[in-house]
Amino acid sequence: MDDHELVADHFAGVKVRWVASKIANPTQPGLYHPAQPERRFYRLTFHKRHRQLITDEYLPHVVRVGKEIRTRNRQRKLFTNSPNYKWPTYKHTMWSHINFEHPATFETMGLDPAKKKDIIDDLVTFTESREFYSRIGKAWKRGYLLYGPPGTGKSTMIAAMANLLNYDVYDLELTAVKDNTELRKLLIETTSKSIIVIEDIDCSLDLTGQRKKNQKWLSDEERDVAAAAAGGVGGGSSRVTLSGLLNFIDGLWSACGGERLIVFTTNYVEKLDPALIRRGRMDKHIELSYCSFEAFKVLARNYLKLDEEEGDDHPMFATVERLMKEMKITPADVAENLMPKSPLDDADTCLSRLILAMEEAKEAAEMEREVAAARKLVEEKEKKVVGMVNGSPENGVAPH
Ligand SMILES: Nc1ncnc2c1ncn2[C@@H]1O[C@H](COP(=O)(O)OP(=O)(O)OP(=O)(O)O)[C@@H](O)[C@H]1O
Repeated sequence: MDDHELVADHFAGVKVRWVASKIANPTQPGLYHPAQPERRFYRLTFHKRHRQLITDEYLPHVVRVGKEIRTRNRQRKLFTNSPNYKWPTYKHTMWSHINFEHPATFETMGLDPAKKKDIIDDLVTFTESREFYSRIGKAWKRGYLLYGPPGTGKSTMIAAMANLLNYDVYDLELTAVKDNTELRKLLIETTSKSIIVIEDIDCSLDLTGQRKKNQKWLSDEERDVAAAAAGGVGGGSSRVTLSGLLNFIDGLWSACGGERLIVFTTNYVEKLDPALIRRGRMDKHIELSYCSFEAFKVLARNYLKLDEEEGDDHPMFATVERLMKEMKITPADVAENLMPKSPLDDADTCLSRLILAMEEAKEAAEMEREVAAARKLVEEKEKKVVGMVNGSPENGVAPH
């Protein structure tokens, strides 16, 4: 608002007026007192019979809407923990950041519509559940495990989540974290309305399968000691342990307040220690898989200039649908083939390129299957020959 500008507003049938004003600071600047800025304020006028309504309802409404607008307009950030940072002084934080400007949204994601709706509903419900979490005595946080082959959209989904909720993203590189104390400090520095991401958790920490191997009888702490003694986790100099990470997921940040999501991604969900991903820690497990025909249609609408009618029924779509039933292709490969490679590439060119790529991939997969089958046959024959030499031709098992 400009100085002395008048803006009218209406609330519950009542008209109010806001005027922007300012008063100059009376203090004279001196040698030791630099000039103070003028004081700016807004004057609100309304009929006195509406005083109750204005103080009880209108002003809280203005504050709430103002906060919403500020959140909507704020520049969001992508934080990373640099592997080479120095121990923080009062000025430094453990995170470095850049502006977060990833354009991914759920609308542009190639995903089955029902799955998409389910994830959006879950996220929105979480953000609206402050009172619920406080009533049941749980920290206001939710864990998501995104798993699936490379190029199926795990990172893209994290960006879409951040854009949907207007959250900052903390990309936590666990292998760069020295030990559990440092992990704790890093996490305490994260702010509310943020997503803490640990990508490729199976590669970040050697947390995988420790239970299944020869340490089943050890407690979490004992296993941590063993892992640390073996040179730390993740193959680097990190001493972050499973129990350190579990402690953090379970309750450490309940002291911080505010809403936070934690997201793990992995290409190999079966390798993860079940303790790490059990419900309550990773509340929602989302599988991102190969491209379905429904997901392809979303990508086609994004990448190709199709008119309204063609959008759902281009003549080449039927071939793509048939091929999708016969072979697997990731959304990343679909996207790459649909991407125009020259200004002259139209929808037909891009779709033809995709179909050709799918046919070639299908042939290569068939060939691989045939080679594998032939190899198996040879191995079985060799086994039989060995068995015959050893005197047991039927099953190839050597006699005692
Ligand atoms: N479901 C999808 N919808 C839209 N685009 C997608 C999708 N999946 C992949 N892509 C495209 O493919 C590229 C790679 O995807 P992304 O990095 O999200 O995959 P990822 O599953 O995280 O892979 P990785 O496991 O290798 O990290 C993205 O830049 C995006 O353009």
